[in-house]
Amino acid sequence: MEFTKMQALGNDYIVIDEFNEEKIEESKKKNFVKKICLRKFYVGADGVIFIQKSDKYDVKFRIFNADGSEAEMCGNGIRCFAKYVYERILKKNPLYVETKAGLRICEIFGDNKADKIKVYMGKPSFKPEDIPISYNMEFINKTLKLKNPYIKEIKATAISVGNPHLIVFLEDNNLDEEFIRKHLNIIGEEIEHHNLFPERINVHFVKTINNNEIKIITWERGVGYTMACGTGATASAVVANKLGKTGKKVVAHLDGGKLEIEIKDDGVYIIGDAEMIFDGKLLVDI
Ligand SMILES: N[C@@H](CCC[C@H](N)C(=O)O)C(=O)O
Repeated sequence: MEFTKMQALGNDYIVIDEFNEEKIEESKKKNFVKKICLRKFYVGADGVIFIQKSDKYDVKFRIFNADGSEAEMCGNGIRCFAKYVYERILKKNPLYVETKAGLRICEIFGDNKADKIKVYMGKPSFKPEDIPISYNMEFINKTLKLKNPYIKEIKATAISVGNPHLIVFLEDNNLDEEFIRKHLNIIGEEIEHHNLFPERINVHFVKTINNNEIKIITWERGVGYTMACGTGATASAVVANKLGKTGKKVVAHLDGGKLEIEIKDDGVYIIGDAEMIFDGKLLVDI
C-alpha cells in the first residue's frame, strides 16, 4: 500500500489517496489508523488523511486522529491535502472541499506547485450544541473545575470551528508557559476527557503577545501534545478577538512555526504552507 508523509507546522500526517479506489475498507480504517500512526512500530504520525471523491464538491477530506477517531476538520491537515490534490490529482484553483464540518475552500498560491494555501475555515460558533458542551449557555470566560493535583480550576472559553476547542489564556489564569509544558500530559488529558465535553475537546493554552500576535501550546483530542493545530489557532484567534485581546488579523506562534489568521464577516481564513516529505510503500500487513 502506497502512502505519502506530509507535514504542516510540524503537525504530521500520512496521506492516503483513495480518489480513484478505496485502499482501506471503511470498517478497517479506525484500526489501520491506530496502528500506522504508532511511531516506533509503523510509520508514525499525528493522524491519517484520506482523499476521496465527493458527491457535492471537487474532493472529499477525511481526517483521523492517531487514536483512530475521525475528526470533523483539521487546519494543518487540509493544507497538506490541498497541496497533494493540486499537485497530483486535480489542478483546480480554488478547490472546493467536502469535510465533516461542511464546505472548506482552499486557494492555492504558486505556479505549478502549491507553495502557500489560504483556507476558508467557515464560521465559528459558541453555541453549546455546536461544540458540543453540556452547559446551558455559551461557555465564554467561565470556570472549569479540575481534579488533578496541579490546578483546581481554570477560566476558559469553548468554541467550535467545525471541531471543538477549549481556549485557556495563560494571563487570565496566572499561569506560565513552563508550568503548562511541565504538566501538559496530566492537565490536557483531564480537560480532553472532562464530562462537560461529550465528544471530548482540543485544548489550547494561549498567551497574548500584543494586539496581533498570540502564542499557543496545544493538546489535541485523540493525539495529545502536537507542535501545532490549525483549527486550534483559528479558534484561539477568534476567542482572543472576542475577548478584546487582539484585532482581526493575528499571527499565531506555535511550536512548529507561524500561522496567519484573518477574521472576516463571512468567516475565518488561514494562510500557511505544507510539505511533502516522502512517498512510501507499506511492507507489512496492518
Ligand atoms: N491538527 C489539526 C486538528 C486535528 C483534529 C483534532 N485533533 C480533533 O480531534 O478535532 C488541525 O491542524 O486543525
